[in-house]
Amino acid sequence: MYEYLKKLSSIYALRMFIDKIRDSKVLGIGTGSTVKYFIDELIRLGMLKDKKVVVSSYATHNYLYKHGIDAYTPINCNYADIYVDGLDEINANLDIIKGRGAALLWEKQLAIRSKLRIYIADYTKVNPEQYLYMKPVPIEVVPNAVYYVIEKLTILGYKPVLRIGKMKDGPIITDNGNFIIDLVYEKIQNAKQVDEEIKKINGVVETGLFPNNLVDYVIVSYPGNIVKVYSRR
Ligand SMILES: O=C[C@H](O)[C@H](O)[C@H](O)COP(=O)(O)O
Repeated sequence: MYEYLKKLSSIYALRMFIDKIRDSKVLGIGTGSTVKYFIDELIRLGMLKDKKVVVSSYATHNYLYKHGIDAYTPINCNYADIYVDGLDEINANLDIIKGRGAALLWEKQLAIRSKLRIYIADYTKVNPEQYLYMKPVPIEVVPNAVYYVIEKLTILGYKPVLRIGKMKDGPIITDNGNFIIDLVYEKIQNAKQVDEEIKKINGVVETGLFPNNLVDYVIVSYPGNIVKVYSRR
């Protein structure tokens, strides 16, 4: 579904930033079905040669490995020139929710460590309101704190749901050996504040809230071959 739109925003982003991407020494690449089109195009154009590629998940590492590219992970990459990734929801304030694929921790590490952050999406991810409301917020939690964190989040007025594996019994396990709690809520008005509030709970490793200070450009595709670029710059 919407595959052509995912491809459209990916190819548009690559064309828009092609010089910067070509000149970059360290390129961060995210996770998910949208960014795969971006990777395919990079490979097709031979743009991953002579470049350090750092990935936000073992899923993307594996995808690149299958294409003969041995990527780095955040452990041996303290910064990136550019980071490109998909997203799950974006509001009018350019705050983002990520982490449907449970890759949010490395994704946020790469977003923090990158000089230029570019996100690609199709229009179904766009929320025109100032607040967030469409998608649950994934939260990575150390396993032995899971019920403590669930209790604390419930007291704060959220509805936390432990994410269960589909091809595995029990909770899903992240690339870091942790669990994911999906946070159901009514509205998030201030993404930065909520992110900070949740991270104060002992046992929480990271949240999938990417406040707009981690967002430079968002490339969104719409039906009819329309692409819109949103930016804080
Ligand atoms: O953990 C997963 C990531 O945050 C993805 O980048 C996000 O879920 C978007 O994925 P997709 O492009 O498959 O919708």
